[in-house]
Amino acid sequence: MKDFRLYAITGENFHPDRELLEVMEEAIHGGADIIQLRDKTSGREELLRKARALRDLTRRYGVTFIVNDHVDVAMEVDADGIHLGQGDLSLLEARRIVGDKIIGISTHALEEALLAEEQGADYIGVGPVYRTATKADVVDPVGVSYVREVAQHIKIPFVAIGGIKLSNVDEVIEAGATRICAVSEIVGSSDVKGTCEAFLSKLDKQG
Ligand SMILES: Cc1ncc(COP(=O)(O)OP(=O)(O)O)c(N)n1
Ligand SMILES: Cc1nc(C(=O)O)sc1CCOP(=O)(O)O
Ligand SMILES: [Mg+2]
Repeated sequence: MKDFRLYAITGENFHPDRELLEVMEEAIHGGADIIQLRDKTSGREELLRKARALRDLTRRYGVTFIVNDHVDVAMEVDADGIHLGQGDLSLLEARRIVGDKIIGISTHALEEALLAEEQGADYIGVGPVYRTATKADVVDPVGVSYVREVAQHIKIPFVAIGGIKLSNVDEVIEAGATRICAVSEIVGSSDVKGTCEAFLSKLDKQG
């Protein structure tokens, strides 16, 4: 897959007065180079509408587009890939459906990371590093120690996620993360572009 550094996930409840596309385009202008549609409430038609719109947007900018959970939606809009958690469709089943599209897998412990790598994941999510209110059913925070462990043992790309803010990202980078993912800190910001630029500048400094 094309490498990436700043992974922005949609979270429409964090910007009730702004349109999805406007916010995600601003994130792209700030340097987000991979966008994920994560929507836990819309029905299929609404999800497809958003996915098509984000596919058009990301294609215009040459940015990677991932759909969370819904393999069928990812296939229908020709997304670049799919993100799956430990309780979603298995990686091996998903691979049969998506072929060589990107598959990202959430991991919360080294055994999960090693298994995902062995089974052919293209990247893994590593978290939640800190407590987050964005995902209700998430496991307890794994801390930067898990980031450090993954940096030492895993060869495929990994992205740190979960409660990551401009105020705490330095220690995540110090632990070995070279790719950062955020929902609320990016899309809930009054300056989405500036927040993305600030994340990237911190990654640059320690890279
Ligand atoms: C990049 C990235 N990492 C982790 C997740 C979480 O996926 P999952 O565990 O399936 O939880 P939901 O997002 O589906 O609630 C993610 N979406 N993206
Ligand atoms: C969607 C998601 N997955 C996580 C995981 O650890 O797998 S943490 C998370 C929520 C991230 O949102 P925020 O940046 O607002 O904390
Ligand atoms: Mg999921």
